[in-house]
Amino acid sequence: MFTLLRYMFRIAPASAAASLGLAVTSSVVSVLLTYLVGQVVGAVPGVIANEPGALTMGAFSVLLTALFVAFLVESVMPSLDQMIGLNLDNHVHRALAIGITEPVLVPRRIAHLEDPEIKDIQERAKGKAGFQVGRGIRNVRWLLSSRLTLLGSAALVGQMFSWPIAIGLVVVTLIMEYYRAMTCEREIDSWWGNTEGQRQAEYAFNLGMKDAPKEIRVFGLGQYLLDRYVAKWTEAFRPVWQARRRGVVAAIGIGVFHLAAQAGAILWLGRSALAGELPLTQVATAVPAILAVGMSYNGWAVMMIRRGLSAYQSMELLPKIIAERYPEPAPDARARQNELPRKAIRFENVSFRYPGADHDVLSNLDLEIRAGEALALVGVNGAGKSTLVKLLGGAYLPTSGRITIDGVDLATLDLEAWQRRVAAIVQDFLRFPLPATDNVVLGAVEHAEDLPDAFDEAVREAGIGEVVEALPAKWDTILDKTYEGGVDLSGGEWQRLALARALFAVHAGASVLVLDEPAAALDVRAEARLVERYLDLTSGVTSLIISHRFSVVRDAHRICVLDDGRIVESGTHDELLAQNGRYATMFRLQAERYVTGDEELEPVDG
Ligand SMILES: Nc1ncnc2c1ncn2[C@@H]1O[C@H](COP(=O)(O)OP(=O)(O)OP(=O)(O)O)[C@@H](O)[C@H]1O
Repeated sequence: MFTLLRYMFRIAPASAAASLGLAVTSSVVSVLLTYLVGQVVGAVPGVIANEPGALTMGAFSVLLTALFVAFLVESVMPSLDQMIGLNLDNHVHRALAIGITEPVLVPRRIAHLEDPEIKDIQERAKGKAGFQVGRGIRNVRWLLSSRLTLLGSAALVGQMFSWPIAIGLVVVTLIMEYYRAMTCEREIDSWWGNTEGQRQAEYAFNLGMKDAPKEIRVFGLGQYLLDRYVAKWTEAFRPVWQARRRGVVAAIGIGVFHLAAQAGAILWLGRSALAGELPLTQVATAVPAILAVGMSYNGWAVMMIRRGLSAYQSMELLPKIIAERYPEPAPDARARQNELPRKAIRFENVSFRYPGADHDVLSNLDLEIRAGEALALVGVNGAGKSTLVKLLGGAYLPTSGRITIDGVDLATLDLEAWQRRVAAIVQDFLRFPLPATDNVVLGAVEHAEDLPDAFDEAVREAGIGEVVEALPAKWDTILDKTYEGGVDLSGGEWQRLALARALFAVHAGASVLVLDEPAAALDVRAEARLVERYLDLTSGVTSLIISHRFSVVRDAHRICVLDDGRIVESGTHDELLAQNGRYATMFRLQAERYVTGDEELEPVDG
């Protein structure tokens, strides 16, 4: 409770203080009500009989009024609680969204995103099925209020009747709450043990609902996914439900024990009263006080707090484990990054193996990309071309060797600043469900408003202007059909928009342009246009283009062939054809498929 309370004060001090104040007030009022009921009942016979020493009618009226006011205050408590609770919920919602996503988004590298344990911790931090931080927090004020009412009411029992019985009742209640927390612990263990299953269930759900609606229908996978979702979900939650069932049985047992303790206390009180050992006022105060002690048992809140705490602990762990496993070296302050690269980007003896993989994708690779050069990279599927791009963008650190930018190790650069220097179309480029304009300006979001010329230039170069101008709301059209007035684009149109985004980034100051399969979805005309303009587009920047289409790469200043984890050939198109090595073989193989009838291939020397 105190851990979550501290968190509440950190994220929303005013709401937390109000919530705390309300919890204290409500328990004080509740204890006061019990006390006043006892005083009123105890005073009635004396007032009626007008006994000497008894309360006067006036004093009795004051007592009654106080009881009435306390009752009124207690009645407005739930509404106040709701108001403060809603306000607190808003803060909590916001803080949790940040707490769960920021640690994952902030690192400039991405290896942590593929770490199953980190995925699990994030999933637990998000919480579901009652294991959320927010639900725990909502119960903090109720548990706090119950605890204070318990202590206050027990003090009344002690004062009016018997301290040993009061202490006994408190101990029984606390033992019961402790036991409830223990049964909850088993649930949490089962919940944690099955996080991966829950993720798999979620994956099936997302696939069916949003990620792949077309393929799901074409392959008739709807029912399969639904069954899989239900099966995975049930499998993941079965142990939790079992633990929960055991918890409920235990709760019933505990309830009976608790009731017996209270009944015993009341019987004892009755016996003392009948024996004339206790005056009426004390009996009339102690009976509701004993009942209030009983009602202060709040096993539910204990359980929800314990569950919420488990999610909170995961949230706290998330940034720590990411920082511990994937440390980001402190940047080298000497590097003047806004000018890089002025000389060259160099891969020096670079090897790379994906975390958890059993073989190197790149091994002892050496490659120099001179500043201002348009370099092309070719190689078969799985050769490691995109991996090389990821290393260049700093998404992963090389397993060994180093990448230098003008001689400075990339690992020591301010990665955020370096990544701003790099503009890219990656193979799985993003399709933002946002207006068309945003899909371009997000290439350099800090210049979204202030570079209209760069925007026009990028749009013109990417050849996407006409397409967007024909949309219902032109550049304001949302590119997602699930929004009102939204539309979808074709694969090639999306690709041209992604090219415009990368070019906008270049015009906004990026100096390295990476085009990973920029023509994969383009039609013949659009591809020809790209090829024609390729050297223009890349003039003034250092560029790396990857494509399986040789027409796209042949004009590059230099072409490198990646095979077996290293660069095996390097030269211009003509030089490589003359070498008659891998490049020439691949080129001829592709060219042959386009030659018809009596057309001849260019002769290749050697
Ligand atoms: N995130 C990853 N984790 C583990 N292995 C990966 C990951 N991404 C790629 N690989 C593996 O690395 C190898 C190289 O992949 P990469 O995507 O770099 O190849 P590529 O040359 O770009 O291929 P393609 O021409 O098909 O795009 C492949 O064997 C692939 O299975």
